[in-house]
Amino acid sequence: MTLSLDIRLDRSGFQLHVAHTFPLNGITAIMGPSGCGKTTLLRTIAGLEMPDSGSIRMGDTTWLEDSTLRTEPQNRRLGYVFQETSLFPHLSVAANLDYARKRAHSKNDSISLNHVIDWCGIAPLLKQKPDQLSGGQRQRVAIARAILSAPELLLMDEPLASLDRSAKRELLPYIRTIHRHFSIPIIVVSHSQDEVARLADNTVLMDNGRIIACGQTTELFSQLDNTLADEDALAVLETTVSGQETDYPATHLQADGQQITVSHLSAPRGTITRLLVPASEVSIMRESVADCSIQNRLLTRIDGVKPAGDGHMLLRLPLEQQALLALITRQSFDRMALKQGESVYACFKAAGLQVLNP
Ligand SMILES: Nc1ncnc2c1ncn2[C@@H]1O[C@H](COP(=O)(O)OP(=O)(O)OP(=O)(O)O)[C@@H](O)[C@H]1O
Repeated sequence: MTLSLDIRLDRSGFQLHVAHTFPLNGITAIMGPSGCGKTTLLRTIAGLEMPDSGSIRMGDTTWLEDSTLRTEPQNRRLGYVFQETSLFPHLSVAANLDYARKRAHSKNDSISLNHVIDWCGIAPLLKQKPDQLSGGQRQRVAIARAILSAPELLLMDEPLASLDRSAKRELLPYIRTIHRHFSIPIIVVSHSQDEVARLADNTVLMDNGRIIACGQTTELFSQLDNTLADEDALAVLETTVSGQETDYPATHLQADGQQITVSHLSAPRGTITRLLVPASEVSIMRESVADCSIQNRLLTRIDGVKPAGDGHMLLRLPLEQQALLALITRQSFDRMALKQGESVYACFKAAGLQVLNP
């Protein structure tokens, strides 16, 4: 299934011009700076904004064809989760969920009321009204409600933006696993690099009303020719748990045939997990020095170099399929006389990594 758009929308001072096919498998993130048009694009998909011209096709179904055809938002089989939840304030959580269930777009056997309530952990909240819930609880109810409407696609606009750090951490795994549990693809808008790195299978980068890059998140985050390649750059690696240290609380992961040691992760051998490696945590060595506290030393080569911010260089360091990034000072780069193409070791401490729980 794909969602194809070719739309133009003109407003005073802002034009949205997007021709793109979204692969509707897993989670696709739309990222970009404030005002670039992320929300407008999402609202256009939902039918809440009317483009001046263009077409939108969901699989074989046409939702929009210039001025000749327009499917109303309620007939687009979409679920929507906003930054601030739009739960009915006068209804209890149970009644909010019931409302969505009765208006479900289709029958989906994996979506039963009790399963969704259990999975979202909201059973103790059913009698409460939305204003009696914390921000994180409200978003979990909003997600449950959106799932119960059995949409073909779930649209999320900054679903974590109004939450504090701990509520964000709590909600992220729910969003990440909706697709796996309920087979509902998601398009999520976010301006946070960290969130997108944790959530998205595919990422679309926007700027000034246009899509400027797109691809698999693991690939896009490790390229130097897009707007993510700056001082905050981070590599996203898909890894497999390959073993546990016997004497220490540490876990071994394999990435493209190389071993990475991380703090203990409670997951059996063979589990696939995502690892975030900030470029600022990665150092470069020519020789692998054994007598050193840095655990991870991966043999690689420099296949791209880009100045980043004030006095830094960003280096791309391929493994096999995937790549790391290293942010080092220009002074170090010059002192070591590093050259594109040369073999080096990428070194990083286990403590600087973020491993996503599978
Ligand atoms: N109702 C409106 N009328 C006119 N212009 C609008 C309206 N809503 C948004 N805009 C403009 O459209 C542009 C895109 O806004 P949009 O909210 O889609 O951006 P965004 O990327 O989602 O931004 P943010 O991350 O800050 O939410 C901006 O220049 C904004 O000022």
